[in-house]
Amino acid sequence: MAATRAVVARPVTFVTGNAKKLEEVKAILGQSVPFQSLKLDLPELQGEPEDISKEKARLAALQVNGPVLVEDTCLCFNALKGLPGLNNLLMAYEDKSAYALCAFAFSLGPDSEPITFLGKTPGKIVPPRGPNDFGWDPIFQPDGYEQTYAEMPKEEKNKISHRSKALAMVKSHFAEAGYTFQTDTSS
Ligand SMILES: O=c1[nH]c(=O)c2ncn([C@@H]3O[C@H](COP(=O)(O)OP(=O)(O)OP(=O)(O)O)[C@@H](O)[C@H]3O)c2[nH]1
Ligand SMILES: [Mg+2]
Repeated sequence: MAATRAVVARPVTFVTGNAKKLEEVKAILGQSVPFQSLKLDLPELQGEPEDISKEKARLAALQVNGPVLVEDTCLCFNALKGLPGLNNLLMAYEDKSAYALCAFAFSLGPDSEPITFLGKTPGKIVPPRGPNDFGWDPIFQPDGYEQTYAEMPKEEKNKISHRSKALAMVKSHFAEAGYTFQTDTSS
């Protein structure tokens, strides 16, 4: 069956205040999902990453007045029942297992309900190893790897990360929906 092609007359805007995220999203999506980016610090409510990212998408869609993609990410500790946490707090627990969780939310515009895409990579919290240029990358060692996220070459992290898993679903969704986004806003 041929997919219905939805033509959306505005480009997608990835809204984030975090330059490192943007760098990874660009590297992972490549040309598969054309987008522009906007640096905005959106207010974040407390709650589950999925709900936080939905709310961020609503706020972003209102500001941009068009299709937006946002994400909310956390490092969640199993000893704290999935609570995102302070590493020092985890010192007191035997269980150092954790997972990196990424929730993307996509909204077609201010009148659309955002849809979410979750990616999760299990691992454990270790004493910091590797470059210190992105958040908690030095203390997160994914299961099945001897290196922390920070020690891995970028391409390796981008193959297995919470972010790449969520973005794989974003890509499939865009392919299935058959969106054709206008990329030229000059007209
Ligand atoms: O080591 C890391 N590896 C990652 O892959 C990663 N992704 C996010 N973070 C950090 O987690 C916190 C909450 O993130 P967050 O989703 O609220 O983002 P943010 O507030 O920085 O930007 P945004 O909300 O404007 O997009 C922030 O301190 C981010 O730096 C990461 N740290
Ligand atoms: Mg934030």
